[in-house]
Amino acid sequence: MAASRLPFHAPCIQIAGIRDEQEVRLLLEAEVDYLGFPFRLPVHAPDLSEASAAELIRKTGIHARAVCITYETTPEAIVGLCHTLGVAAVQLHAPMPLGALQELRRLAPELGILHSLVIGRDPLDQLAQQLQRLAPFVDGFLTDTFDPTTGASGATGYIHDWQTSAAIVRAAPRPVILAGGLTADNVAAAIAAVRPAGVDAHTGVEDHAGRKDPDRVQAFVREARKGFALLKTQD
Ligand SMILES: O=C(O)c1ccccc1NCC(=O)[C@H](O)[C@H](O)COP(=O)(O)O
Repeated sequence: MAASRLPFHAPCIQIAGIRDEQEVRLLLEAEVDYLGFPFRLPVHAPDLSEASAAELIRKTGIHARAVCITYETTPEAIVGLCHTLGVAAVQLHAPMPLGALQELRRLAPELGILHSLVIGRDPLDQLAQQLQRLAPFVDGFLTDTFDPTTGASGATGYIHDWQTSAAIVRAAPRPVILAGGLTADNVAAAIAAVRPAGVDAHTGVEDHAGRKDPDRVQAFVREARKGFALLKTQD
């Protein structure tokens, strides 16, 4: 696997959709590696304001673990948003021209760049092409689920065809994080099936009110670590 500039280490666990300091503390205590802050998305409303997120990231000292999740596509807007928030990495969910990705790297060489690949919307051969085209400009990929009923391609709460993600992991010259409908109940099986560098969850670790649930978070981390440990014994 090619060396990655991303601050991510593998295996890693990311949890997205953080609302406040209580949730940050909970995730840090559970030893979650990366915390995702979604902003400027077409489908979902933000969980908190950009200013509040910036203050939260600063106050809790999580710069190196904080990831901005966004549909922004212009390099200047992405860099501005990431600098305002004080995150170490960005997770891009909208397609960008390669020139724009290159410009993003030039403007912010220290910023880790993850790019999502949407499973269930784009056919595998198209995903494979995307993977190879994007790889020189990004540090990693995240496979996520498309929900045709809402048009959402993130935070859907649905799993996708793990065989497709497994094929992407095998073909990818960069680390791949698996997302989409992961919970404590399925994450170990997902890791065994896909063999990703990391896993990501949002809705599967929340309660009915959309708050991070301590028991679900802890169980998710425990099961994910078990899944990764098992993979290691098979290497
Ligand atoms: O997290 C969001 O709100 C979000 C919204 C739109 C696009 C992507 C988004 N997040 C990306 C993630 O990394 C989520 O954690 C991922 O989609 C998994 O979500 P879930 O299926 O709810 O576990």
